[in-house]
Formats: sequence, structure tokens, C-alpha cells
Amino acid sequence: MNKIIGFIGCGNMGGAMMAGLIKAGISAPENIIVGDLNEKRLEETKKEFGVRVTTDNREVAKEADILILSIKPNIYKVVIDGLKDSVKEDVVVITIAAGKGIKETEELFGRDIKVIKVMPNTPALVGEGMAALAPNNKVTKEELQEAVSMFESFGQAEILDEKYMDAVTAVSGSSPAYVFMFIEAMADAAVLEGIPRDKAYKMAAQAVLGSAKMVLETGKHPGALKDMVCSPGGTTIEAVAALEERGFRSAVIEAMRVCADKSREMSK
Ligand SMILES: NC(=O)C1=CN([C@@H]2O[C@H](COP(=O)(O)OP(=O)(O)OC[C@H]3O[C@@H](n4cnc5c(N)ncnc54)[C@H](O)[C@@H]3O)[C@@H](O)[C@H]2O)C=CC1
Ligand SMILES: O=C(O)[C@@H]1CCC=N1
Repeated sequence: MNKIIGFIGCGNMGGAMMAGLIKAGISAPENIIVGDLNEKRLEETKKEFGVRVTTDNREVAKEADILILSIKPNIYKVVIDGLKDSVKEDVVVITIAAGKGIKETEELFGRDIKVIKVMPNTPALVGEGMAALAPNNKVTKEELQEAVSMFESFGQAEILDEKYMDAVTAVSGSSPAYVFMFIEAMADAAVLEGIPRDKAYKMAAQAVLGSAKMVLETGKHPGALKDMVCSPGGTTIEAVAALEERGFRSAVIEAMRVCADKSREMSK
């Protein structure tokens, strides 16, 4: 892609997306310009990826054909106020901030602007991200397809109505954190049984990776895949019963409900 991609904020998520785009060869490093206030982070990013960096967001805004806002929601307004007069007329703004939707972004820019609301996740860093995209009506089909291709270069992407973004935040934006907790807990249990810590993380993580691939690649219901592991009177069903007794499923459902609620609350 020959367009200039600008990042405002290069933290966990901005950095993961930027790395994903470069690794996938979608964008040449010289076509990426990154704005952040953290000079150390900028220096490291420049050294590692060869992208252009600046502490002046307006420099990014002036050049970017696609401007990715990956700053925290609490500074959203002040950051947009600082750069809105510098953006190109035809810029496509991609916003990934939790709880910050299309309408608020349009209002903050104060004019007709192309906005795509995206909820990505950090596995983008290793080419296995999941992103949902919702465009406003100013974004052309080609521009949306270009954005989808960007996110598909480091994972999977789906176009969804913006009304689902709070749920998306719970199911794929935030969920890597719950999965990491699950892996950590499984590894702790393995260490308790005497397995060395490094091997425990590898075994737990590979079991999660393989199980996820089975869901995606076999097309079988997750319940049927679970049943394939549970021998009658065997070891697995003992573990399953203990998880059910301790409310494993309802804990996950409740966690995702409060996550989506929080996203809704942040949009008000
Ligand atoms: N971390 C995650 O897994 C995901 C995060 N998001 C969203 O991405 C956004 C960023 O989150 P993270 O990357 O986790 O945060 P972060 O704190 O890691 O990164 C934010 C970056 O913005 C920089 N920054 C602060 N003030 C700035 C300013 N005035 N101008 C330019 N840069 C500035 C910080 O120095 C930092 O590098 C948030 O809105 C969050 O809701 C969305 C999906 C997943
Ligand atoms: O915790 C957060 O607010 C962000 C949104 C999705 C993942 N991290």
C-alpha cells in the first residue's frame, strides 16, 4: 500500500498494529509515521521498525491518508482538538479507543469526516489478531476494503454494525486478558504437580492454541469437541465437573457482561 499511515499513540495496541503491518509487508516503514509523547518509546520504535516518529501529533495528521487513533479514551478529546485542523481533507480516521464511537469522533472533528470504528486485539502482534470494523457513511467501499485488508494482514477481520462494538470489546478486544489468566492458572496447576515453569506455560498455551484451531478449522460445535476429550469415567470429566461446580461458564459470561456494560458506560 502506498498510502501514508499515521498512528497517534504507539502503546500496546498501536505498537501491535504497526508491527503487524510492517511484518506483513502491507506498508513500507517509510510510509508509517508515529506520534506519541513517550520519547523513549518513539526512539525504540524507530530503531526497531525504521518508521518515522514525532512528538507532534500535527505532523502525523498533516501527512496521514489513514490516521489511526490509538490513544486512551480519557485523552481522546484533547488529542483530537490538538490535531483536527491539521488533517487532510480526505483522511480516513480509524479509531480503536474503547467506548469512543463514530458519532463522538465526527463531533470532535467538527466536520464531515470519514471514520471507521475498529475494535482490534493485541494478538495482532503475532499475526493472529481479531478486529471488527464499522464504517460511517462517508467511507467508500474501496476505503473500507483497504482497512479490512490492513487488519487481515495481521489476523482476521469482520465488518459489523457499530451497535455490536460493546459486545465485540468483550468477546475479542478484552478477551486475550481472560485467556492469559486461564493459561497462567493452568500453568500454576502444572507447576503444583511438579512440571517446570517454562514447560508448563508452553504446554498450557499450546493446548489453548490447538483447541482454538480445532474450533476454527473443523467447524464442529465446541461442545462436541469437548465431548471428544471426555472419556466415560475418565480424567477429563472430573475436571469438567469441578469447573461446572465452581461456575466456570457463568463466571465467563458475567465477566463479559460487565465488560460490555463498561464499554457502554464509557460511550456516554
Ligand atoms: N490494549 C488492548 O488490548 C486494546 C486497546 N484498545 C484501545 O486502544 C487504545 C490504546 O490502548 P493501549 O495501546 O493499550 O494503551 P497504551 O497506554 O499502551 O498506549 C497509549 C499510547 O498513547 C501515548 N500517548 C499518551 N498521550 C498522548 C498524546 N497526547 N499524543 C500521542 N500519544 C499519546 C502513550 O505514550 C502511549 O504510548 C485505547 O483507547 C484502548 O481502548 C482497543 C483494543 C485492544
Ligand atoms: O481494557 C480496555 O479498555 C481496552 C479495550 C479492549 C482491550 N483493552
